[in-house]
Amino acid sequence: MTGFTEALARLAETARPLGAETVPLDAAHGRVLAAPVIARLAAPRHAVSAMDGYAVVDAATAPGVPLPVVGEARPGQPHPGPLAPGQAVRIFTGGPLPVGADRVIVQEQAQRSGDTVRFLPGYGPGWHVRTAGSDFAAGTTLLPAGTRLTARALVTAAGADLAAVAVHRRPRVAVLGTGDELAAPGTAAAQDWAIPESVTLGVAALAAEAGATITWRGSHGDDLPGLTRLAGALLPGLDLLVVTGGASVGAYDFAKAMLEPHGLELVFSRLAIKPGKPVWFGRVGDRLVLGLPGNPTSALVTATLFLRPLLAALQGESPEAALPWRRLPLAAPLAGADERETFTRAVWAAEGLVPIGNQDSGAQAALGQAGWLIRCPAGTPARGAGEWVTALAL
Ligand SMILES: Nc1nc2c(c(=O)[nH]1)N[C@H]1C(S)=C(S)[C@@H](COP(=O)(O)OP(=O)(O)OC[C@H]3O[C@@H](n4cnc5c(N)ncnc54)[C@H](O)[C@@H]3O)O[C@H]1N2
Ligand code: MOO
Repeated sequence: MTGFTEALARLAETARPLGAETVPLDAAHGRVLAAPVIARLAAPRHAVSAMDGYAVVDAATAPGVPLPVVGEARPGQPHPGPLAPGQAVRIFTGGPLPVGADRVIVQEQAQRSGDTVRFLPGYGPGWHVRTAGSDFAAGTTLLPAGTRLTARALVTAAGADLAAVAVHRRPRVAVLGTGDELAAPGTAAAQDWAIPESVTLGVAALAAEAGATITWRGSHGDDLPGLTRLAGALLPGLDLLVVTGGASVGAYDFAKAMLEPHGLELVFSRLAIKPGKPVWFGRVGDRLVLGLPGNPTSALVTATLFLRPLLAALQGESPEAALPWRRLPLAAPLAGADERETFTRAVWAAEGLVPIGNQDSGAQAALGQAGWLIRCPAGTPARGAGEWVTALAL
C-alpha cells in the first residue's frame, strides 16, 4: 500500500495548473494569480501627510511662534505653490505635502487664530510624513503568481492600480455518488432500506470552497453499464471527476471499473491511511479522476487530504498550502496508530485538542462536530494530555 506522503507527491506531479484567464478585480476574490501583480504606480504617489494638522518647514518652526497659514492641502487637492520657511499650510490626512515642507504638526498641538497658527511646546517628535514610494515603488512585484486572492490581497492588487488580473481557470468538477441504497435527502424515510445520500453534498461544498465550479452533482445505482455511460457523458465537460463509494473490494464496487472502458490509468490505489484505505486517483486522457470511500467520515476526511491539494495544484497554487498543518497541544489522551497513518477527528477545547469518542469512518453525527484532524504517522504510540501533535483545521 502507498503511504500518505507519497500519494500526495504523485497527485501533485500529475495535476498541472489549468490555463489562465483575465478577470476584473470584482470577480477575482478566491482566485489564484497566474501572473504576478506588478505596481503600475508608486504608493504614495507623492509625499503626503499621515495626520490632520499643519505642514511646515521644520527648521523655521518653534513653539509659540506664530506662522501665517497660506493655503490648504487635501487628498487629491494640493496647495498650488511652494511653502516658504516660516509659513504653514493647513493639511489633512493623505494631503500632498507642499513643495518645501518637511513636517506636519498635528492639529491637537496647534492654536489657530484667524490666518495664523502657533504650536504648543512639545509638539514633536512625530514628523507625520509618508514619503513618495514608502509603501511601494512603481514596477514592484507586490503579489507573486500562485497567490490566492484573499480580501487582503485584493486591496494590494487594487492599490497597484490594476483593473483586472490573470488567474488560473476554475477547475470544472463533477461529484458522483454511487450506491443502490442512496436516496435524495428528504426522501429516504419513505423508502424501505434507503439512506440519505449525504456525501456528495459535502464533497461538492468542499470543492467549491477550494475554488472549483461544480458542473454536476448526483448519484447513480450500482449498475456498471449505466455508470459507464454516465461517466462517458460527464467526462468531456470536466477537469476532474470525483467518485464517492464503490471504491473498496465488494462485488458492487464499480467506481474504477466504470472508467476502465474510457481508458483509466491509475496513479495510486489503496493507501496505508486510516480512514481512507480505498482512496484512488488516476487519469482518463487529460481528465483527472479521484475516488473517495463511500463512508461519510472517510469521504470528507479524504476530500480534505486529497481534493483540497489537488484543486490547489490545478489552480496553480502550492498543494502544500492547502494543508496548513499546525503543532497544537492535546487536552485529552490520543490513541496510537497501527501500520496505517491515522487521522483522528477532534474538537478544540479551551486547553487543546480532544479526540471525538466516535471514530467510526461511517459516522455522520461526529463528523458534523469535528473541527480538527490529528495526524499520527504509522507506529505512533498513544499520547497523553499536554503532549503536542500535528493537526489540521477541517
Ligand atoms: N473486505 C473488505 N471490506 C472493506 C474494506 C476492505 O479493505 N476489505 N474496506 C473498508 C473501508 S476502509 C471502507 S472506507 C469502505 C468503503 O467502501 P466503498 O468506498 O466501496 O463504499 P461503499 O461500499 O459504496 O459504501 C460504504 C458505506 O457508505 C455508505 N455510503 C456510500 N455512499 C454514500 C453517500 N453518497 N451518502 C451516504 N452514505 C453513503 C454506504 O451506504 C455504505 O454504508 O469499505 C470497507 N469494506
Ligand atoms: O478506510 Mo475506511 O475509510 O477506514 O473506513
